[in-house]
Amino acid sequence: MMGLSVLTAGIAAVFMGITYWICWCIYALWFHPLANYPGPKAAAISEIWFVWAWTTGRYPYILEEAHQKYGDVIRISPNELSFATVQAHRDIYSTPSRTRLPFLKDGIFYNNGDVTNIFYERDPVEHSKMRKVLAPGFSGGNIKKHEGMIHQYVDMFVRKVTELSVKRCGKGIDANEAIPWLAFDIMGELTFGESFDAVARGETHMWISILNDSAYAAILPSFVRRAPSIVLAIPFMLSLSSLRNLRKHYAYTVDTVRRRLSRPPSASADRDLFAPVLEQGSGIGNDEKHLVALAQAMIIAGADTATNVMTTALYFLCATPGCMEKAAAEVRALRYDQLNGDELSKLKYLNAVIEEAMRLFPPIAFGLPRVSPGEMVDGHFIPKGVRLSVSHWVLNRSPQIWDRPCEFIPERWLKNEGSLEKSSEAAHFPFSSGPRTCLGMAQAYLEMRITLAKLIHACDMRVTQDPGDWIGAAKMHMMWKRAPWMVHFERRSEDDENLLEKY
Ligand code: HEM
Repeated sequence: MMGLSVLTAGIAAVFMGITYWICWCIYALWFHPLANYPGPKAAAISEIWFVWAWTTGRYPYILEEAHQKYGDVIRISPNELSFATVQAHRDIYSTPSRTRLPFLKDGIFYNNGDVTNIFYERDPVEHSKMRKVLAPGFSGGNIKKHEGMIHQYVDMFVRKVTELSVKRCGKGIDANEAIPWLAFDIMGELTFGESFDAVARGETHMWISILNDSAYAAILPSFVRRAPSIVLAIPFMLSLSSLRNLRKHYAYTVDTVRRRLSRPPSASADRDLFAPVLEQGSGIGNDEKHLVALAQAMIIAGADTATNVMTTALYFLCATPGCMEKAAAEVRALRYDQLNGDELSKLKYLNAVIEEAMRLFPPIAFGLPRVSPGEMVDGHFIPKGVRLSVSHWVLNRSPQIWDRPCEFIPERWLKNEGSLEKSSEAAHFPFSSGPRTCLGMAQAYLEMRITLAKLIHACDMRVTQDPGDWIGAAKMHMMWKRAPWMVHFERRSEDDENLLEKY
């Protein structure tokens, strides 16, 4: 009797579950406020489509295909829209005005528990306090002070890659692996006041090699916040070694932050970004756990992004000899010791190459999610609480905005020289815009210009293995993971003296 009633209750529960699910699907597809927006049906009824797309590592490409199929405004989860227009970017991310409410960061994605920081903080007042504290570290004056350190690392890098290329007897070195040595060493100096010594050693530091795993693990809680039942799938999404790496990563960051805290303030005051936080940071979280989270986020935000742009730029320059010739002619018209921030900011072609690399392969290739306050976006009224975003990947590859969007054409950025693009640079937002615009933009440009210019000046580069469809094969789980790309860096003799002088 007892058994029968348990069975009946079970059947009733399953029946109710199925009924609920059917009712929900009917509501989501025909009566939900977003019901009229096109998109994959699976995305309209559950979060599974979105999570699936991310876990494949192909989210940018899948989203691009979905936009091609369904249009500029598509539904990518039951309560979420993706836009692919410049006006939508302006409407969502620009500074709010007296007549327009702000689109705040979304709490599903930007959520680090009780350890908030400038990246995660959603409250505009708290965020603004944090930004004020950090901003002096990114000021023009402070960036100038970092320039000498950047030159030291770049010179060391040029020496290292050319030496390693000789040792490898023309087989080349994996530029995908080498460029992060430089970017992470620089960000280590800026953030912790100490480098990872990856360039000096010519090998990837443990912290960098497990970063991809760590970043992927960090995104998983946001999937669970989307749909709590996804917690059941987490063991299949995350290997034990990834978990161990996450712990190792955290432990190393803690140790490094402790070393930084134990140093007297004057030792690194002009060099690292922690200095202002430690001096004035009370109220924005300058206890150890906040500093660890900030350091981790800052290094990833600063190093992984710049790595991507520099690697992409070099990849396309090597793949397009005509472009490499133009870049080399411009850079080599200066002496090696003239390749400083001020001079490089004036080099039109070099800067066009950087813009084009950021356009074609944006380091942050997913839409940064915001929540609608109940406002118009590109002519659509978006109800309060709807999540929405514009993906730079999709926007930058839109044929409605760019001529020949999938081709590397730095010339499109050269005004008065046959500019090719239809809608001008007003369509380009690599550093986002508005109140959450990148704080490290000037720092990033400085580092990217110096690195690219010095490499191009000092080396002839030769790709030693066919990289295949290098762009198409890249995977993104928060950060990009790309296939090896083997390059031989041949030192041009006239630069030897200048380079060696530095040491
Ligand atoms: C090519 C290089 C870079 C690109 C493309 C880039 C892009 C971005 C983007 C799109 C955002 C907005 C993120 C969001 O809304 O969630 C951002 C924020 C930020 N970036 Fe960068 N970034 C780069 C380099 C750097 C560097 C070198 C640093 C530090 C030295 C840095 C520090 C920051 C900070 C602190 C924020 C948070 C700003 C805020 O919310 O107020 N970035 N970056």
